[in-house]
Amino acid sequence: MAYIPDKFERFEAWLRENGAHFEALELREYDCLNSSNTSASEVDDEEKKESPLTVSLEEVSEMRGVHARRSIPPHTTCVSIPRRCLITVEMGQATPIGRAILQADLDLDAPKHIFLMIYLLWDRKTHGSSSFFHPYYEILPPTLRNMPIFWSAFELQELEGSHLLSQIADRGQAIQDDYEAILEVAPSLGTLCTLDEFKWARMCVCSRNFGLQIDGHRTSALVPHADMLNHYRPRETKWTFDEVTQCFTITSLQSIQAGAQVYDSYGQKCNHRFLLNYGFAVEDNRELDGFCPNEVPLELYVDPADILFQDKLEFWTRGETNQISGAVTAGLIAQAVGGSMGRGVPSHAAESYTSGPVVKRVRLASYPTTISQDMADLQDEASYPQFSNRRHAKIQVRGEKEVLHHFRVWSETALDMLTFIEDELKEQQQGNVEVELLQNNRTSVTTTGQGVVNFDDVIRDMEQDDDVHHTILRYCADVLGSLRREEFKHLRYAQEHASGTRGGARSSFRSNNGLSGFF
Ligand SMILES: C[S@@+](CC[C@H](N)C(=O)[O-])C[C@H]1O[C@@H](n2cnc3c(N)ncnc32)[C@H](O)[C@@H]1O
Repeated sequence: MAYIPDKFERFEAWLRENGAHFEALELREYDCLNSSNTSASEVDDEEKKESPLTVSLEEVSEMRGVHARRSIPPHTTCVSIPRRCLITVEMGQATPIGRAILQADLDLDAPKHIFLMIYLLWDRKTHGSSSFFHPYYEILPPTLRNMPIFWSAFELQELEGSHLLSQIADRGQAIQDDYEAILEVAPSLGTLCTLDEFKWARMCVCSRNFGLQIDGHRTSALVPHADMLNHYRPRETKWTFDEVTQCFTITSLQSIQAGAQVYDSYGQKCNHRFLLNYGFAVEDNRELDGFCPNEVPLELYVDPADILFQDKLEFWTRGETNQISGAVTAGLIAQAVGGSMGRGVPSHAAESYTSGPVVKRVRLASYPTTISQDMADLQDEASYPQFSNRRHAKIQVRGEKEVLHHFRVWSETALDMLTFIEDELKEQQQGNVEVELLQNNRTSVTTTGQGVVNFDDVIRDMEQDDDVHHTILRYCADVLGSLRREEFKHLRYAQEHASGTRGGARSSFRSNNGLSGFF
């Protein structure tokens, strides 16, 4: 166990003197200095000067956590922090700057966070070491160098191609806008903190505050000690503010072994939110049921010259959730991801999809590395050390590519099926096949021409193929299979009423354009 400096002993003593309980727990400091985030040679003098608080980057580990001193049974309250040790939004609102903000009714990016920040900055500056909260301020991470808004250009490079880069820039700008807006109505903010210190306070609050109900009123608070628990899912503890005892409590949901780290769940989130708000990305961000909450935004464009422009626009803008939306989404995504997955990703399908008349251009990231390169990089802990910014960036971009790959497989499967159905329909129109609709959604195909295979057989063959994603295959087969049946019904109806009613046969795919016309 690493040596725990005095400031932790002072912090714990202060909590105990004020009625807090956490006897079964101990704080630990992990051996991962900030220097592992950026090697000394990568930090130029300018950046050192700009460090939010003047602490040498090599001096401190900001990665601490909470461990069980002894085994903790389920349903044990292992942390109890009295109300007087909490910093709440209302305390920030009662400061001179807080009152000025309220009076001016400023429209701020993160209003609740701002009041917590204001209290922290104001109290620390005004009362210094005589502040009641001084022992707490002493243990707050001094630099927060893991937060992407503080990353060096070298570290940001690792995110090349990711949408997160613009979100990081937007976040930095939003904080600056808030700082300048408050300065206008409360110029004394300028004597409390610099913009960098304001940014530090914003990220400190953002990564440590709890949303609570106190006296029936929703608020946010900084809760000393409770904010030392790191994130892990599925959750092993739960927290609440107990109105009866007027204490913030953390309770175990299962037994926790002696020595084990005690975690809190920060929720089910996409890695970009973990990274932006907490400065880390989860290596395997997957729920117990296999669901992965990672997301990638896609920007889609429908060409106004497209013959189906109006239909498509309506489709995409009314948020339709009917059965085909998944398959159509997949088709568009196929075009979106085509050629955007980085070197080495097979792109055989991309060309034909992108050459279609519908979606001309999709603005998507272009990554400099492939997903397999990312995976190999993550094996190399010397270059990508645990808890380093470089590693977290790598985890983020690898996750984005996993999402894109998933949709690529989905869209390729859907488009393969659509092409097959379109060929089948053509053969039926030309009289080369006779498709009969049977019970249980099955079909019988009688061939008079050459080389026509039944859709059902194609699906069966694909099911045997280990390279096919089976959930995606089933989804596409069900959705497109039922559309195929509909299409054959309409075609048969049209053929039976060929004299005079031909033009009246409705086709859900607008067969003048072909099945894939929608794509
Ligand atoms: C509420 S604090 C937890 C205590 C913090 N480790 C400390 O030393 O002050 C949240 C911060 O802890 C770190 N953290 C929490 N969970 C983590 C995880 N699973 N992996 C990496 N860092 C984590 C991140 O820096 C995050 O912003």
